[in-house]
Amino acid sequence: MMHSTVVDKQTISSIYQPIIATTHKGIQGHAMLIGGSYGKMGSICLSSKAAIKFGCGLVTAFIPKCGYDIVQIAVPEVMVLTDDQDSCISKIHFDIVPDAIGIGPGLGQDIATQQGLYKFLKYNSIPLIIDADALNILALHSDWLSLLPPKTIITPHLKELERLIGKWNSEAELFEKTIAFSKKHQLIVVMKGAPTYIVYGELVYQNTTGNAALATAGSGDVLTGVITSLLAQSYEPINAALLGVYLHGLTADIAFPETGYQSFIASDIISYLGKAYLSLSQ
Ligand SMILES: NC(=O)C1=CN([C@@H]2O[C@H](COP(=O)(O)OP(=O)(O)OC[C@H]3O[C@@H](n4cnc5c(N)ncnc54)[C@H](O)[C@@H]3O)[C@@H](O)[C@H]2O)[C@@H](O)CC1
Ligand SMILES: Nc1ncnc2c1ncn2[C@@H]1O[C@H](COP(=O)(O)OP(=O)(O)O)[C@@H](O)[C@H]1O
Ligand SMILES: [Mg+2]
Repeated sequence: MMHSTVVDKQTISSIYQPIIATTHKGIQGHAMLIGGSYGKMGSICLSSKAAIKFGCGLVTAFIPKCGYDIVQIAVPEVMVLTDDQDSCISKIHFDIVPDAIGIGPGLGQDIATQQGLYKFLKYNSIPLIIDADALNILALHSDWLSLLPPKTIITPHLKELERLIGKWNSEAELFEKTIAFSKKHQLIVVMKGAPTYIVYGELVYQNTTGNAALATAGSGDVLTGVITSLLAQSYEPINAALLGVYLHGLTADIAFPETGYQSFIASDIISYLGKAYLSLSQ
């Protein structure tokens, strides 16, 4: 039987750092979200809105040109940089220095995007969260995993995880393979599901929040924004993953009496983030 540490309110209270009264946006952390493609700009709107709603001072979205108006109108608090290409990302170049980068939501897997991701990973040393199509691209080119900085956080759902580690025949084998993968590449693996587990080498944490209301498009995209925001706010990567997953799930638990399971959508996670934060001090 695999041993896991339960992540409950007590654990989270020891991780959570309240905001200091004299802070300002220049020291609250700058998160960058990279992703989006034609037809999937909603994902990056959700990620970047979640990042700003989760407390970092500045958020920049790096997207293909076709998403410029969409993101600027949907989330005016977020700054936007665009790729040279119109419908997908091809060259990830920027001259700002964010504190954390989340990459993958809605990114697509175009050949130009794959090449752009490779060049980005080769030169990047900023703390990273990798999700969705960026994970799918890494599954196609597993040798690129060596380019990830230690303690990079990856957030696969089980299908994405299978693409990375191969199939498993039992839950025990799933954890065995995920632990080995985490150790080999020095990654923090957020195994998204019901419940979500966070694996960091031999350490396995089991989240205790969340419910079936989260089984809705874009809820993982929001989680990427949440964890990127916490990483930009200087949380240790493992703490950013634990706190982010906990509060993300807690939104669905708090919302449940008002929304039920079916009418809860990814934007509601963002709407309830404030109540989730406040519940930590109650
Ligand atoms: N509004 C938007 O723009 C949205 C964009 N999205 C983007 O769309 C792209 C494709 O993502 P998808 O995740 O849909 O595609 P994937 O092909 O990666 O995953 C879908 C497959 O995985 C399976 N799956 C999902 N969760 C699972 C779980 N917990 N256990 C077992 N199997 C599971 C599904 O049954 C399906 O077969 C990503 O770039 C994503 O960020 C999605 O997040 C949806 C919303
Ligand atoms: N039945 C469920 N119970 C608890 N959490 C769930 C459930 N279904 C999905 N989730 C959570 O919702 C999120 C889904 O992420 P993901 O599949 O990447 O969505 P998307 O790609 O559409 O944004 C994960 O955080 C996952 O743990
Ligand atoms: Mg996803």
